[in-house]
Amino acid sequence: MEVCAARAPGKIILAGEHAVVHGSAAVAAAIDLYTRCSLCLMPLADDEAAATLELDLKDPGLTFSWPCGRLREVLLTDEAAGAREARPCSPDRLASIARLLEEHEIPEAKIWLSAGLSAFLFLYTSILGPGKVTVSSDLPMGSGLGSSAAFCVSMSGVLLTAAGVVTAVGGISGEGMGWELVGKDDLELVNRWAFQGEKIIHGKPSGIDNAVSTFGSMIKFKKGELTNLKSSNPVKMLITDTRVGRNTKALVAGVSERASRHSDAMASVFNAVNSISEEVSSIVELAANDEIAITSKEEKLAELMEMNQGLLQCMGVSHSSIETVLRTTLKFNLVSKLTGAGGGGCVLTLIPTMLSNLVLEKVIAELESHSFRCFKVEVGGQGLQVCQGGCSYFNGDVV
Ligand SMILES: Nc1ncnc2c1ncn2[C@@H]1O[C@H](COP(=O)(O)OP(=O)(O)OP(=O)(O)O)[C@@H](O)[C@H]1O
Ligand SMILES: C[C@@](O)(CCO)CC(=O)[O-]
Ligand SMILES: [Mg+2]
Repeated sequence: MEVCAARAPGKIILAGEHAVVHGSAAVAAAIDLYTRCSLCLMPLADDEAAATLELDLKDPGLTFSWPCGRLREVLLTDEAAGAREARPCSPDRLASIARLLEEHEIPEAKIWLSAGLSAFLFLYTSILGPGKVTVSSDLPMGSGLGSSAAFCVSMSGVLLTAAGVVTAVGGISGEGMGWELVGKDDLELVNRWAFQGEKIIHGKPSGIDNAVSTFGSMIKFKKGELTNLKSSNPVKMLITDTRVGRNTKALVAGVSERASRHSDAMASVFNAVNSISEEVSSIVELAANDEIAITSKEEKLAELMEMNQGLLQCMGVSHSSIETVLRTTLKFNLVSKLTGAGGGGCVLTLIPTMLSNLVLEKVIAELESHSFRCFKVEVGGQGLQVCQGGCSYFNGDVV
């Protein structure tokens, strides 16, 4: 039984969500909350009919199992060869996957999982044979922190590593957990597969979430082109999860419908967001060496975040819970904006370097008194990492 694992980070979007789907620039960064996938390959049984594909989802606490014979009947065509090239999921294949999922009784309260399960079945049967995958995540699902992208990136990463298509290139200094980085060409391939998975979950993704989860760091993203942003001063953000569930696919579709109803007005909105993202990316890269320069950089960022939030309201993706976070943080002179698709989910608050820990704790306490959940995150870290065979941290389960 062979074991390998992969982990991929979630993300924040500093500027440009939704508009990026319509061609504007956006700025995003990886955060140190991860989704981890581990894989055990089943030895090829004499009785092939007994082989199964298993999926153990730790966070919703559900396990799924499919007999490989049934999968082969419905899905495993000769498409199963050739993991070196990412292919889209054809409408016929998607319909077959939907029929397979109907055979499972997914609890009504967890029906939102079916998008992730469809992406899993597509990626798995396109890349590998019988096995068991275990998934666990630090990321709240469906809240704007790119849980769907981290799921698709870590899943594609572990499957391609197990298939021998992707190889690790060396450890990460300072982390003794067995996680290794992946070379640029391999990351490109993982990113292309993960994008196909995101298309199943999101409908019309721009590709920014899977790109930042795969490559990490802080990036500017426009029309599929990615630019790495080098920042000498770390940007500090507080994330507040309003715990209001929403679905990225529906929100993206809603913005597109508004854009077709009011094409001129929305083109101006997307254009304004593009300018904001361009300005945010140049401010992030400005070297600030003293207190005055850092403060002025943070003030500019805060103003741009405020402007971006106003435009997201124009797009119709804010929510009363988001407005509560904005009002609460404003009492402490802090600026916030929604991050990801909005409609609930998570809100970003810029934490100025000079803000005392005491005040920050007060802000968090007030936000949590509304039943929101806060995360203090490191911004701009590594993207996909893998662990090939005999990972030291692996103990029958992903930790
Ligand atoms: N750990 C996971 N296990 C299973 N499915 C997952 C997991 N993480 C994400 N998903 C799938 O992704 C869906 C959430 O994706 P969605 O794009 O709506 O939200 P998000 O990615 O968290 O936010 P955003 O796209 O705004 O950043 C879930 O409903 C589920 O189908
Ligand atoms: C809302 C959106 O812009 C970001 C979701 O994190 C969708 C996308 O870019 O795919
Ligand atoms: Mg998503």
